[in-house]
Amino acid sequence: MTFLAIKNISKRYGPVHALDGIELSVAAGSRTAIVGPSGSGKTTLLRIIAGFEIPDEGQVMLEDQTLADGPAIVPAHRRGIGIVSQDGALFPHLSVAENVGFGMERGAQDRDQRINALIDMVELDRGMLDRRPHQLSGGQQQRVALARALGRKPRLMLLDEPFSALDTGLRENMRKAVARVLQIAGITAVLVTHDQVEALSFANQVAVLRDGRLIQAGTPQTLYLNPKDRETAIFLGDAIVLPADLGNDAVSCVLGRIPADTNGRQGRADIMLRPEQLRLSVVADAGTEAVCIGKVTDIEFGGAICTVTVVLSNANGLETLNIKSSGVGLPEIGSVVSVTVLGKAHIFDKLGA
Ligand SMILES: Nc1ncnc2c1ncn2[C@@H]1O[C@H](COP(=O)(O)OP(=O)(O)OP(=O)(O)O)[C@@H](O)[C@H]1O
Repeated sequence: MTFLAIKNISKRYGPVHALDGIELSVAAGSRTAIVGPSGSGKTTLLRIIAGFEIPDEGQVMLEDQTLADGPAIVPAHRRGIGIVSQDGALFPHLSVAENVGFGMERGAQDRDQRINALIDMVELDRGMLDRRPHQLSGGQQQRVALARALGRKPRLMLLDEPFSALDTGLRENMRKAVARVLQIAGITAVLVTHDQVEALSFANQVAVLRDGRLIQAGTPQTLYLNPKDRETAIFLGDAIVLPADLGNDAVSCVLGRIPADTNGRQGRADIMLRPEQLRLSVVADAGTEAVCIGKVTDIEFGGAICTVTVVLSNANGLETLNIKSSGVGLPEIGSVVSVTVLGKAHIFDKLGA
């Protein structure tokens, strides 16, 4: 069921078309991540949903309420929308308890109880309630910001790069914690992030913006394995893009014949494989019949995931492949390997330039 509907939203700043006819549906209780290159319009879209920015055209609907219809808008403070931003924006002169209770009725009998419940929910120690924000770590501050936003019982939570100031390990922890808290509270959320991995792991739906347009929206799996175009493929992760001939439920390319959903298409097109779809095995006899043989020219050791560079012997002008491999049993530089492909190739609509 659609909870938040963005309908044909456009916004210009002078000559800049920041958003151009954006259509997006967000299901109740779901988490949507908006990603895209810098300047693609992510923040503008989030600010229009929040009510901090006025669209030129289009509607924002939350449940059955129209929040914006072109320039006619419901003001931000009457939307029932919570926001957690990059810096948490806590009040520095207030304690953790006062920050979390901000916006709650002062004399409310259950105020302390509610503050405690929120602190527990975001897994902070109640011993921190009297501290000031500067006495907390970055991750703890973000938990307080989340608790404060939840305390207002928002209908929708907007997350504006809330994890970007945190270091990698903490960021992953916070991402999981926030997803869990939102799930438990049953709150629909929209996240803006620069981090593709974060978007793919946090959200049920990922929306890709480019130049103010919505390029594709779908589940993380759909976008990762079936991106609409080459730019989206590369934006969401490492990709191997190759020209191929389309056949019956398969494509033929420099890596041999690979299963693919051709859906009756014929001719040539670009295909995409993710590097983790390729498997290497060392070939004892270089004269072997294996379809795809190459030589290892470089190895970048990365622990659990290493990158092995293979130059193919049967390539027509191609092809250096960077293949992801586990750190266990890596081939040696100079060894001859065969390359096999797991799963299906994804076919793009057009042959690239
Ligand atoms: N207040 C403004 N005045 C003029 N131009 C603006 C304004 N806000 C945004 N823009 C322009 O609109 C476009 C979209 O900006 P926006 O901040 O939404 O992009 P973004 O995807 O969030 O970028 P980033 O990832 O760098 O934060 C950009 O070209 C930006 O320069």
